[in-house]
Amino acid sequence: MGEVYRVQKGWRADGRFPLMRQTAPMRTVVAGILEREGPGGVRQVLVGARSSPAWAAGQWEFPGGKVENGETVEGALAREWREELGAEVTVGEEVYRSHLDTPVGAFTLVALRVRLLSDEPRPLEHRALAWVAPADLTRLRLLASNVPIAASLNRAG
Ligand SMILES: Nc1nc2c([nH]c(=O)n2[C@H]2C[C@H](O)[C@@H](COP(=O)(O)OP(=O)(O)OP(=O)(O)O)O2)c(=O)[nH]1
Repeated sequence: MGEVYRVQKGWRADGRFPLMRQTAPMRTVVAGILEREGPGGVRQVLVGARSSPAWAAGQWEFPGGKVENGETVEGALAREWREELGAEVTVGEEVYRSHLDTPVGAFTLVALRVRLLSDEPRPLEHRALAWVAPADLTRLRLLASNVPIAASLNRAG
């Protein structure tokens, strides 16, 4: 009977089950890392300044987005780069993975290298795009979740 009582204690007074969000399947956000040899042979990575939502607007990220139902991580990243940057990419190796808490729920954040197959990415949805040396990424106001990714890219240099 003790078991039943503990389960009942998990229910809120309004009858909604409070563990519902925690037991929902974890969704994934994919982020693309595109590097190039910039002017003077300097290694640079592409970052974008978000235009929305309000809490993230103006902060810099590695372009990507949420994996939709039935999509692979690679398929989702290629789709996001086509939609947001007008660019065709192939998706390469995973460089970083972590847990991500956002105002709209918990995600797994996965960063993968991408290689450009088309013309230069364009800011179709971002406020701006920038090519930045990994050592300079920390000067930007990065999304907090992207700070460790920037650090690992800097170490990889
Ligand atoms: N794209 C991207 N999102 C990131 C990164 N780091 C990070 O915390 N996020 C967060 C910001 C957002 O809360 C969430 C991604 O959402 P999003 O708005 O880019 O996804 P989406 O393009 O699929 O947009 P939507 O259809 O859901 O509106 O993950 C990152 O490097 N890239």
